[in-house]
Amino acid sequence: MKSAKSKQRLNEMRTPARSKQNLYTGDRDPVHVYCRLRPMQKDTDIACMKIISPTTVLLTPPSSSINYRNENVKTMEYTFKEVFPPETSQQEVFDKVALPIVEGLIKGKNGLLFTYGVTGSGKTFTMTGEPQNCGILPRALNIIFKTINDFQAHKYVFKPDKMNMFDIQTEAEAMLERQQELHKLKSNRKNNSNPDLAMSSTDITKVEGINEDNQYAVFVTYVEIYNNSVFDLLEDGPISKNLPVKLIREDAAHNMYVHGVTEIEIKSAEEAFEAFYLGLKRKRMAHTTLNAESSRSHSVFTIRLVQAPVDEIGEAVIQNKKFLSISQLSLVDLAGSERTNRTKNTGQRLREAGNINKSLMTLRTCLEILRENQTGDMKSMVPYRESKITHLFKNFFEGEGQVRMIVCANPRAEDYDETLQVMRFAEMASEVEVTKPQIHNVAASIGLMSGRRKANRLFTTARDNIIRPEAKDLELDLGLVYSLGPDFPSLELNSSQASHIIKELMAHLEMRLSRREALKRSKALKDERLRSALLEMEKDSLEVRSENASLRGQLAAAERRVRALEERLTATENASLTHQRKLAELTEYSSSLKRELQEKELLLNQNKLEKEKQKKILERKYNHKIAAEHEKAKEIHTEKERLKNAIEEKENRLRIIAEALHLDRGDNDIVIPKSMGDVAAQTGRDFTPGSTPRALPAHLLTPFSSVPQTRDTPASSRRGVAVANPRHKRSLSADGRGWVEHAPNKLVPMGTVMKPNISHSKVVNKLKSVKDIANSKTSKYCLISQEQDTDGELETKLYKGDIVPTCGGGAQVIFNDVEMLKQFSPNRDSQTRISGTGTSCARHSGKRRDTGCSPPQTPSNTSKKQRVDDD
Ligand SMILES: Nc1ncnc2c1ncn2[C@@H]1O[C@H](COP(=O)(O)OP(=O)(O)OP(=O)(O)O)[C@@H](O)[C@H]1O
Repeated sequence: MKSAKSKQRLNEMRTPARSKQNLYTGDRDPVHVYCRLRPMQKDTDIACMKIISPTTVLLTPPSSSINYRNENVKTMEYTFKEVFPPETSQQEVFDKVALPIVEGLIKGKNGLLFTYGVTGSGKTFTMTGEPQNCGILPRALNIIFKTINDFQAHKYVFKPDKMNMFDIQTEAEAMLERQQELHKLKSNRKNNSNPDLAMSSTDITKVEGINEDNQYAVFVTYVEIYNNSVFDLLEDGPISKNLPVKLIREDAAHNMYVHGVTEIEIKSAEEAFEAFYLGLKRKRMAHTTLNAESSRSHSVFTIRLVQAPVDEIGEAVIQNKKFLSISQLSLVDLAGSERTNRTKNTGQRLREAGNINKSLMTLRTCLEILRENQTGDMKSMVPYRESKITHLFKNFFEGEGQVRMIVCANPRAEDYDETLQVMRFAEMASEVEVTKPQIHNVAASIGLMSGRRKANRLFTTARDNIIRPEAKDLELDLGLVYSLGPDFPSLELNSSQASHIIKELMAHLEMRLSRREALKRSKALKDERLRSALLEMEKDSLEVRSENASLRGQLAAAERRVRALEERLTATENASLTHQRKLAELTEYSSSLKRELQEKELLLNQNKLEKEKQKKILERKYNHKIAAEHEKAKEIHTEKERLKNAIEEKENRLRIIAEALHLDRGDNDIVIPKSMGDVAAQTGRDFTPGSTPRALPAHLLTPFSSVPQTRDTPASSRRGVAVANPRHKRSLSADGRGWVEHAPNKLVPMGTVMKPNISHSKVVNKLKSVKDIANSKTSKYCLISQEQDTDGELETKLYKGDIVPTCGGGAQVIFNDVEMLKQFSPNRDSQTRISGTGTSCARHSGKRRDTGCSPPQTPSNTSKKQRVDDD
């Protein structure tokens, strides 16, 4: 209901402005509204505002504006308390607008100052300013501390009671808290100040009229109102997505306040800047966390000045809460007012804009109703509670206080529509009245004389001077006792002694007169001396004061330097920490790489050792084999020699027999064979030395030997060559145990001695799993393959190698020998044709290459075996 009513109010044309001449009653003050124009950003920008007098601006609608098209609004004049042109300095704005409310604050009056305007119109610039060109807030803090500096209470004498009031502590209690804080600070020191905003102390003036018989303390709070929720910007602790929302409550005196807000006691302008920058930092961090924009929130920086009278001797604050005076100055930087359809906001931004406009509208509605209530007889309820900002400042409008508003405006034509709304609001606000704050002199009401503190200070100084050792040499003038003499004689006149008494009285009076004169002279002299002493003291005091001021300046500069150095130190420490972290990471990375390298080197060395071991084993093996081969060759040679001798002997015998036969028959045509080979060839029989030549069984004949032969051909004279005589076994292809004989294809039976011959082997056709070769029983591997050579002959190859287990649980085979078995058709080549069947054997191994024949070898030389060992 209320919001509908508010909207209706806004849509209505505003109520006619009252005549300002007889508007304000004596106990009320209007809201002072100032207008500040910011400079144009670009030279090409067109202005829609013009200052026509120090208090009036002229607003001309540009043809592009909505108001121009829709309402046909004409050029309008708007009047303010004062209009500040773009070139106005920050100091000027402060002096005119803020200084009076700062003075009011020091005298115990509440003040509210807010900046209002379109986004980018200079609200923050006016309120906070920039480094080296600070705005109202830093200037106000500087001037407050400059003024109260000599009259500040010790820290923690005044203590917030969390219910918007303050407790008073004794000096001893306050000192205890200070010591505890000092202890805490030492271990947890933070620095949030921005020295750029600190002004030179010589630029700051004091506020006149401070009550010197009071002690003062300054407390600040900094809150932000975002999306109609209040957040504490000075709260300790980390920033998270769920920032605690603060509630607005009413205290015992019906003042509104933010419940549970962090209120910091500040002792200098620098400390106040630190608090302010801490708040700004948190605000920025919170906005980053919440993905919000800083200009979309209202920020409220509140300075509360607590003052209480000192006791009759001017020494300490009177311990009575009733005598406390609390004044408050709230500096509010409102969020920028804007129309959502111009900014094309969506989502969160639209919600923010909605909330901003709602709170600004509520402010406007409240002021309108307030104005109507103040003029008319009807009293409507003011909807302060509809927005946090109006709820918080309800007391300013309902209670006492000074309210100032600076309307910031960007004169460019593009902002016309929004600026028009701002101007209307400002004009309406300036017609609202606020009750003037009253100042109560508490001390006077309880009968305390003014100047107590000064007197106490003088007394303390004098006392200190007397106590000082130098005071021993001071000449104290104890001269005349300031008395006019003894008491009067008895004035009782009786007849007998009347004349005597009168005489005595006269003498007494004369004595008193002369004494009076002497005293007068002495007093005049002393007055003179005192005056000159006072003059001297004044001179000394002036010198001391100027020296003190220059020392203070030096101290402030030194403090600033220390702070800047501390900041640099913190930055350097942070950088060093980052570098240390990076170094640690790199060291760790490097050591992990080294570890990896060492592991690989170890593995490599192991492999190398393993290989060398294998190599040595193989070398030993081959050396043995070679030695055996040599031995065999020697044996063969001896056997050959023996056979040769035997043949020769037999030939001789045969020749003798032949000769004998020839002699017996007289046959001259008989041919005597030259050798036993020829004899064998003629008889077609095979024989072994020392044995009678005999025919091979039919199953041992090769396909070649089964070629039909006739007795007419020389070949036919042989009755098939015994190519696979079990007695003519070739040497083993391999011996020893642990062989895996892998024949992937079914072997073609050769029917000759040239078939692969491996004893004690496990024959597999297919390697199904690694266990076939990687097990404790097998250590040698032989792959057998058969294929046709280019001449169509069958060729059998045996690839031999050692099985070496791998660390992964598998096995690898290192091939180190190849044996090739090959046989030739006896018909193919006359060179290679050797009675019946020709076979050959070749072996390639990884070590040596040597050529030679190896047994078995028949006397008829029916087979030929060739062994080739390769390196
Ligand atoms: N009077 C001025 N003189 C010089 N520069 C100004 C003045 N007013 C504003 N500016 C500049 O205009 C820019 C915008 O100003 P500012 O941030 O104060 O706007 P704002 O109204 O606070 O905006 P928002 O609502 O977005 O917070 C700033 O860079 C500021 O320096």
